Amino acid sequence: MARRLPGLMRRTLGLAWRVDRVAVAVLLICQAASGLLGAFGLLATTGTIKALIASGHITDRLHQAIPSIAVVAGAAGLRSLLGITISALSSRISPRVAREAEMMLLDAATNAELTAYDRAGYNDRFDAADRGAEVSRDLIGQTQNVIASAASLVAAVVVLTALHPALLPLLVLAALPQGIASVRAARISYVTMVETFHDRRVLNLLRWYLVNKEPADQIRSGTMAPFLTHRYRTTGERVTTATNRAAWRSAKAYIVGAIASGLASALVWAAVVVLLATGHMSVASAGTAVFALSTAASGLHGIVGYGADLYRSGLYLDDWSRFLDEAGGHRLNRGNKSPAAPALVRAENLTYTYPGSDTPSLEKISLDFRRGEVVALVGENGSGKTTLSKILAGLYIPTEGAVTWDGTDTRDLDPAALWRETAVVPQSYARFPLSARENITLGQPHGGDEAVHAAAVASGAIDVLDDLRAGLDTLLAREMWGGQELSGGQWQRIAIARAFYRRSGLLVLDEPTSALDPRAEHRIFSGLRALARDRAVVLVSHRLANVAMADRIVVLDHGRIIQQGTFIELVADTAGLFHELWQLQNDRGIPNQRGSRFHG
Ligand SMILES: Nc1ncnc2c1ncn2[C@@H]1O[C@H](COP(=O)(O)OP(=O)(O)OP(=O)(O)O)[C@@H](O)[C@H]1O
Repeated sequence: MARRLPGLMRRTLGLAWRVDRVAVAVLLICQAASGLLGAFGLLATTGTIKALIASGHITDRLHQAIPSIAVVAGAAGLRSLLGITISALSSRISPRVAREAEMMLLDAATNAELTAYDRAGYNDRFDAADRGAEVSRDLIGQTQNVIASAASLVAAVVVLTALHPALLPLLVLAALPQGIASVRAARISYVTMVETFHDRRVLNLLRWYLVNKEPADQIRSGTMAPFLTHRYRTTGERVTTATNRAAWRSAKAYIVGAIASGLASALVWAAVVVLLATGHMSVASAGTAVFALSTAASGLHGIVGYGADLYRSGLYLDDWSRFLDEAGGHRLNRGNKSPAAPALVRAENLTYTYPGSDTPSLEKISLDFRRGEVVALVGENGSGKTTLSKILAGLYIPTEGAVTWDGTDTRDLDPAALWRETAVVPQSYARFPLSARENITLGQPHGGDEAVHAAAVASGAIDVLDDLRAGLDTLLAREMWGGQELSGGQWQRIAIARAFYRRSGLLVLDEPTSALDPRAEHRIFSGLRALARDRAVVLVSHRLANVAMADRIVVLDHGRIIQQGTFIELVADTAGLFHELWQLQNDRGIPNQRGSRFHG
């Protein structure tokens, strides 16, 4: 702890310095002044006692003591004022430090490569870091308490050394056992917190499923509540057991420390008595020693106690700073070239393996996607369609091979510039609790409401907007938040509108019409050809009738291309997977007019 505290305090003050230099400077000056005043006060105590116990009339003795009493009282008064200033400054800085730590965390998280989420334990480490950002609020108070205790201690030590040097080592001895106990307890509590992170995360998830509206119908119709609450209870009990065990172990450490410290303190007081009895110390000095010893003891206990708190917060802060490093390790660190809308997006011998996976999800893919063309990716579940579309959109970087935009490797492109040229409708799209306008513009408006309107017409979202209470200003969130709720298909129309609204050179649609009614779906596919005029379009769909309009259809199987061609060519290839899937999709036993069933 002794080794780590200075570094921790430096880091805390460094964080505080980023948010409010003036307040930190004033805080440190006030602390130093408070320490100095403490030493003056203690030294003046000797003068006071000496004057009071001298021989002579009480009025004369009081008269003689007045200057030193004035110094003691003045120092005490000034220290209180400084104390108030210090605590006001700490309360001013603390929340801002926490906010800064949180902002740094959010910045690191949002600027990390998407693939970071696929790494084992990344989310748990984010949770730990989040806790670190949260406790950073306490760091200023704890640092300030340690500095204040250290200032008192230094003042008392200076005085005690002047009185008798033997008192000092004894004092350190008295504080040591309690210090060790406090650090041990801090460690136990931290380790328990880390060990229970996973269970705590599970508890949060379970609570979300139990109380949120989204899964509420499935929980009820599936009579799942007893199962989930049982799981919640058993997980919660595991956390409680671990926490109780930690509390008991900490208490044991504290008891041992307190007994040892008590015995050592008795030794210190015995030493004062011996020094006094053997004439090695005057009565006035012994009186001052009593004050100085109690000041030093409380200073030492403060350093140890607050130091242990700071140490524990420091362990959490380590998680925070490790996460910043880790996310920093995944930081979007690509080239700085800004691409124009691409005329050609090319996959060259592309292989992609997810982190922690043994087998590649895509293997040796070589394909061209041209402006003005609609290319459809089809294949069975898990064949790699979504992964490929994400790589084309620069969301993942190939493990081997490359994706180039007009000849430039996506590794060399500035990711933000690349994404400005990209529009994606993913399989599961975000339902932002923002206004309808912001949900379509994603907070990056251009072209006024006419452009929003045009995208809404093309995507069919216009019907949704027409029914909103406050038009584009309507908050798309729960009724309870004063918003208006949309159906699944209505949300999907908004998600498509936001992709159409972007002036992008590459449009990726991953199952874009899964929730749409036939009319809305028809509108999207009949409008796609016009949209493809000035962009490359990548379309992923299981509904093979939808991909009939594509210029080229690429069939994937286990991460490899097994067929390519137009709809007519692929349907005609009776030995191919596409033909088989097409047959299966049309084989639904739909009754004909005579009541018998036909196939295909
Ligand atoms: N985050 C991930 N981490 C590890 N493996 C993944 C991850 N996401 C997908 N995979 C694996 O990669 C393979 C391809 O998945 P992908 O989602 O690209 O398939 P898909 O063809 O889009 O499937 P679907 O038709 O079901 O949407 C699958 O075997 C899947 O298990």
